[in-house]
Amino acid sequence: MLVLEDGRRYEGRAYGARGVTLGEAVFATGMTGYQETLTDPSYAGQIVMMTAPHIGNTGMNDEDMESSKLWVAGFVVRDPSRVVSNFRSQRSLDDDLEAAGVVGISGIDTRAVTRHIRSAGAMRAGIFSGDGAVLTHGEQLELVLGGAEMAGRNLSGTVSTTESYTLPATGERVGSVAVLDLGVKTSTLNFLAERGFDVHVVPQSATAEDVLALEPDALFFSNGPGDPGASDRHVDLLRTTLREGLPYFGICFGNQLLGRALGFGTYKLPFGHRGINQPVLDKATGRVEITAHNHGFAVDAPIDRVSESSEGFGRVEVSHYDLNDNVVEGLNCLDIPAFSVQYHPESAAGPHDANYLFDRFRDMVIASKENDA
Ligand SMILES: NC(=O)CC[C@H](N)C(=O)O
Repeated sequence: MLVLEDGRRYEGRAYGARGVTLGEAVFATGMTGYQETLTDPSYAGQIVMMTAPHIGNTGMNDEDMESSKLWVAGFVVRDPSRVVSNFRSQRSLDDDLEAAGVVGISGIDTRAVTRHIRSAGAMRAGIFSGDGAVLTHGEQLELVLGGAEMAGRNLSGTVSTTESYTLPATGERVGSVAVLDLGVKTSTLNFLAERGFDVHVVPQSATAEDVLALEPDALFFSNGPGDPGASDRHVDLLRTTLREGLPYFGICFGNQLLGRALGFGTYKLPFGHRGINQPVLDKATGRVEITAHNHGFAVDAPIDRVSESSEGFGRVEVSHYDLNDNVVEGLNCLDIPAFSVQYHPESAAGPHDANYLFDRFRDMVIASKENDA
């Protein structure tokens, strides 16, 4: 049984691990990329529902892992593929879900539930199978209502590395970047290394002193789960390094935290953006990019004019916004070397339209090193 906090219930078949799981029910519209979705740490605490009806067709493989494990709190699908067929496939999705202990449910009309969530908003939910299926309707709903709300939730500590590590540059060396791991994806680290950075990944518990002690040429904040409004410590860290003049690039959670560091607020979207076909306008070029998204929160900044940072970081403009709903999708500082995007240029899964942002980051770091010299 899939139970939503507003009391709606949908009966399906047990899928993956058996038991009870609770989380925020969200929908993802990508027709491909379920493996990248399941292994994206940003989905911690969320029950992900796929609108594409057939899931699991191409199995699972080691190369497409975006982290070392499956992070979703639960998985809702319509029709799991009974046959796995792909030359890269090593395991079936069903086996991986079970091995990872991810409780799922199949046989759900995920598009109908999505339409409900689209009008009623993302909400807490639970999946009940195995021992959970024998609970009464009232007991199930009580468990769902006892679950944590995503608003106000800090999950960085659950997903971050606890030890620092370094990945050497694989492209022509430009310098080094400190990456605050708030739930970073493997593709992002690979892109940074390819653009010529030695990548020092540090735990989310790192202080500004820890970061500066590495003497990096730049700082990067990754994507990650939870409410950016509940990450004051990371905002303070970023303000300190920005004041030191350290160049900055952030993706998704890293965009929200740059927004907060500059003095903007963040807010919860009604149902978020999750999928691989979101049209985003790059205001500087007038080009529309088709981009991968996974966010439930957004930065509250005006998209049509330059703002002044209330925290003393000078002028800042919204560089990108979503053409479906005008939500802020990128920030660009005009007086300090810092920018960020709300969407996913690492494009895993998703179109590669926005890969140029890693080049922009490399160019910004080169320019700021030349300025210092
Ligand atoms: N992918 C992300 O970094 C998500 C950021 C944040 N947790 C949100 O839902 O908006």
